[in-house]
Amino acid sequence: MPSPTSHTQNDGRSRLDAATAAVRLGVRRSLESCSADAAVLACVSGGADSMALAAALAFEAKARSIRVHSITVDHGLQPGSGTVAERTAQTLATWGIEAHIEQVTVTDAGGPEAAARNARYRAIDAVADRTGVELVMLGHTLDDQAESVLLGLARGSGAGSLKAMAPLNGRYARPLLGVRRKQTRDSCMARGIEVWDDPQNDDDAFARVRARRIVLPVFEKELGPGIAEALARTAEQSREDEDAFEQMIEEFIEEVCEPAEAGIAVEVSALAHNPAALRNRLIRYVAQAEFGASLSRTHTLAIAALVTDWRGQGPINVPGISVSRRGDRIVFTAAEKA
Ligand SMILES: Nc1ncnc2c1ncn2[C@@H]1O[C@H](COP(=O)(O)OP(=O)(O)OP(=O)(O)O)[C@@H](O)[C@H]1O
Repeated sequence: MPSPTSHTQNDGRSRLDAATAAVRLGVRRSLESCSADAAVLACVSGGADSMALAAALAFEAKARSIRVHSITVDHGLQPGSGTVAERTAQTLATWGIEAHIEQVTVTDAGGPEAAARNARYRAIDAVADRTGVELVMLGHTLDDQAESVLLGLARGSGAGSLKAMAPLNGRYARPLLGVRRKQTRDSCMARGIEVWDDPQNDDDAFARVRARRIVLPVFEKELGPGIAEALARTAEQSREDEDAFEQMIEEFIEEVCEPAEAGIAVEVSALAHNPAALRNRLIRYVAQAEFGASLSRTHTLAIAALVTDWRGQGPINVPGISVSRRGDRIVFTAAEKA
């Protein structure tokens, strides 16, 4: 972690390095939505991305009288994690940040990565509530975004997953989505900020690490430079498209859905007269919103066929839901428990 002088924040007199300027610009834009005298929470693991974020935030917040809190979550999964959290918090405190350390117990099912993430976000939400912050800032970079798009493509789960991470989602902000990971590291180097390198970031057991370390460099080599930026642009465009679809569906759903016995009914004609992109999203929306079910493409298409390829077929049973055609309605009901 930094020596006492290593974290010196730029005082406007020395020349600002380009990487720090890029990080600060991202943070400054993010703060534009904040009211005067707001409080903001930075999520800081101690890695280069979130340390660069926190340093920039501490600097930018001063000019706006914004109070800065930080949270460092100690998952207790690696030896020495408590020391890393302590040292991170100490550094942040020297920048005028009110640093919080939260210890969590990772017990959830669903894979160790997801379990740690769930525990982390619960702790972050609790501190955000307690401190009454307007924004919660995360240090995801353009490279994280590019990897998310690549993994979304590989999963084949459609445009909905290509939109990847939102720059702003409720109170969660990601000011560094336009900043390269190399820039956060360069910024820390230039300012003498010591960072913690999470060994998991180099562990090829994780698909994301393989995407970063193996797949993207091959793309760059074989297809030319600028792949990460191109993938991040894909996320931006997909997000625009998805936002438009979401708005259409919200307007449309009111008109074409009505409560049915133990479920919900959708007009066949409404589904039939719309393009597949909207029809399939409507079907997925009803399943998700009404029954909490996440439909696969195969299941979505089987339900759509009740409209597009009607041959008198029986109910389509997908996990948690039974869907059948009844006259001019498609009726979704909760599946009977075995
Ligand atoms: N233990 C933690 N405590 C607080 N915030 C965290 C923690 N781990 C991750 N975050 C937040 O989530 C963001 C994304 O985390 P992730 O582990 O995907 O990226 P990373 O490349 O390791 O980030 P960093 O370089 O900041 O560690 C981080 O930049 C940080 O804002």
